Amino acid sequence: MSDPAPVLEARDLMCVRGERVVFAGLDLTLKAGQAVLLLGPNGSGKSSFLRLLAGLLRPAAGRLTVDGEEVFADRETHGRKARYVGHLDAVKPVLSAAENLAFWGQLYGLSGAALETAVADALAALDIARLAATPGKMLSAGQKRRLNLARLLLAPAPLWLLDEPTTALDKATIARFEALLARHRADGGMVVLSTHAPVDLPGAGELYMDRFAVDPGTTTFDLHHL
Ligand SMILES: Nc1ncnc2c1ncn2[C@@H]1O[C@H](COP(=O)(O)OP(=O)(O)OP(=O)(O)O)[C@@H](O)[C@H]1O
Repeated sequence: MSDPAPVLEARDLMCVRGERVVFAGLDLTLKAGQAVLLLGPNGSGKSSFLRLLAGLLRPAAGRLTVDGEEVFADRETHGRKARYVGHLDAVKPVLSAAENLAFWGQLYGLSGAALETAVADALAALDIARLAATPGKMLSAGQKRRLNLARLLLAPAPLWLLDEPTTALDKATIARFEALLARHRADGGMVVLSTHAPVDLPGAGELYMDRFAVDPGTTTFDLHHL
């Protein structure tokens, strides 16, 4: 069988936040079924890189493509390929757990019976079916996290972008989530995951973000004048 083509490609990527260069010269290639762990100390740019990959931040320089298409050029198309779960839980407090998921499912293009089934299946997969009618404001930290991760399962998308996804999860749920990651990859999906805690992602690459750090004193102005 021939080697699968790269799906996600980052070339010589630079990220600027405020006036500061967070990282530069970052290269990454990911193919179907592959995963990469983003590692590095606080502030090294893991969340920033995930936001670039999600199309929420524009690269200051370099090229970032999925299936050969620039991530930032057509964010609607990119939105169908990527699911981003940030480290802050996006749970609407007055909506129930099921209504929260239905809200996201509609954004992913689901409706009617397909939406209902997808919501029920996603709640069950994260073992929170019994919380379907509970308002978001009454969920614990770990329950909110489970609800956010359930979003990944509503409608298939090849690229999962996960910012510290296991924070607040109990041991059994971490194991359940690791099994979902394995299934996603077995189906040809890709995972980019930032973490400070061990996560079982067999064969995953490791990207140490601090290797691409630029001296904190360096501004974009300085770089333009090198
Ligand atoms: N909204 C923002 N505006 C300006 N600078 C920001 C913003 N968010 C983050 N930064 C800066 O970008 C740099 C990288 O932050 P980022 O959150 O990507 O790091 P991280 O590796 O995810 O950190 P942590 O391990 O603490 O989650 C930091 O220096 C931070 O101060």
